Formats: sequence, C-alpha cells, structure tokens
Amino acid sequence: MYRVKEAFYTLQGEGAQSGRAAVFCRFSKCNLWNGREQDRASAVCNFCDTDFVGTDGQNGGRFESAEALAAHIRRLWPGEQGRPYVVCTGGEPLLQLDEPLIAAFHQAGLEVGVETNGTLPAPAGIDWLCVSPKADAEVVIRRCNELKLVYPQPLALPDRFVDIEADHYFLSPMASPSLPEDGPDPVKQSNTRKATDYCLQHPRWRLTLQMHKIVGID
Ligand SMILES: C[S@@+](CC[C@H](N)C(=O)[O-])C[C@H]1O[C@@H](n2cnc3c(N)ncnc32)[C@H](O)[C@@H]1O
Ligand SMILES: Nc1nc2[nH]cc(C(=O)O)c2c(=O)[nH]1
Ligand code: SF4
Ligand SMILES: [Mg+2]
Repeated sequence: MYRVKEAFYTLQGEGAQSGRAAVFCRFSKCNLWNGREQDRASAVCNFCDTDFVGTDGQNGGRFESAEALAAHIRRLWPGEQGRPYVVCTGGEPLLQLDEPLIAAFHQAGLEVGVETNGTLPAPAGIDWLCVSPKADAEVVIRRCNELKLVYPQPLALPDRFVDIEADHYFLSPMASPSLPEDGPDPVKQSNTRKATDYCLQHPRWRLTLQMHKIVGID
C-alpha cells in the first residue's frame, strides 16, 4: 500500500532540472517531523514548507499496488509529448518508494526523480537523485546527481557534505515555512543574500531559487 498526499503536474522549480515539466508525487509521512505544527520546534527538521499529512490533497489517495499508482501518475502527464517525468517527494519518499514501484513507473514510460533528505538508503533504478541534508541527521547516501542544501542551517554547514559525491552542489535559500507562497518573505530575502555570498566565496556551490514560488505555480 502506498500513501500519497497529493500529485500534480507542474515545472520542477529547484536544482539542475529546474524548468522541466514533471508530475510531482508527494508521499505522506516523514521520518524527521510528524507534520504537526505543535511538534515543529522539537523536530529534527523544523523549517519544512510542505503539508504531507494524510492522503487528502489533490489526486492523493491510498494505492494498493505499484501498477495502480504508476497508472494514476502517468494519467497526469499531458498526452505523448516530451519525456514523461515523475518526481517522488513528500514527506520523505524513501519511506515508501521501492524497486517494484520504480519498475512500475518505468513500465508506464516515466523517468523517475527523487527528492530525499538522504537519511534512508535509496532503492536501485532511480534516474535522478537529489539529496537535501537536514540539521544533524546522518546522511547515508554517498552518491547522488545533486546535493541541494537548504541554507543556512547551523547544524548542517556546507563543508560537511563535500565528501558526498554529486554532479551538482546547490545552496537553496531557506524560506519561511508558514508564509503564503506568493507574499513577501523577508527571512527568505536575507537568506538569499547569505547563500549568494557563500556561493561567491565557495564556487563549488551554485545558487538555486525556488522558481515555482517566484512564478506562482505549485
Ligand atoms: C518538502 S521536501 C520533501 C523531500 C525530502 N523530505 C527532503 O527534505 O528533501 C522537498 C524539498 O523542499 C526543500 N525545503 C523544505 N522546506 C524548505 C524551506 N523552508 N525553504 C527552502 N527549501 C525547503 C527540501 O530541502 C527539499 O529539497
Ligand atoms: N514546482 C515545484 N518544484 C519542486 N521541487 C521540489 C519540490 C518539493 O516539494 O519536493 C517542489 C515543489 O513542491 N514544487
Ligand atoms: S523538508 Fe523533507 S525532511 Fe524536512 S520535514 Fe519536510 S519532508 Fe521531512
Ligand atoms: Mg516544495
């Protein structure tokens, strides 16, 4: 059984695949926060900008088989154009994504991307793996396509992650978790300046912005 909070067609807004059309499959549940506001401050990850509790979002639900979920996701891709792409996110997708589901996505003609906090081992067969470390949580994934660190995090300084092998190293300015996505966000503005300065001083790191929030899409 797979539990999905929501699924929607949009453009990837972050990282090296920014601007690419994708169906986002947001799995329910995370291992670093239970999703309740009253427990945010004491969670390992306390800046999450996402509601991943339950299965009640758009196109969300409980799926009995990998094939049923893959067919559901494939139907959200518009027609036959381009290279159909699913981004598995959450919540923490590696609590649920397994090899049978990856195989079912591939069978349905989907390339498979994953956004993970890196604390759980990744099943084989993922086409694009993005690891985004959180606070002092141990990262067990040693190799990925992109490492995308939300910045600044006092317990997760960039230097700690340069030994993780990645094709791209990104800093993503931390946004306020609870503001409406289209309003002004002074905290994000100040974090964007800090991330910019860090990238200028440490040119291994590149800046990525949450483009979807800038243009006002999901
Ligand atoms: C909601 S998480 C879900 C996937 C996975 N649990 C993870 O943390 O990577 C998706 C992406 O949003 C990023 N993110 C979450 N809260 C954020 C915030 N307040 N500002 C900027 N990025 C944020 C995460 O770092 C991750 O790259
Ligand atoms: N457009 C868009 N791009 C994204 N990239 C990563 C996201 C996520 O929440 O995992 C995300 C998201 O929520 N929306
Ligand atoms: S950002 Fe990722 S790791 Fe952190 S609480 Fe949200 S879903 Fe979990
Ligand atoms: Mg998001």
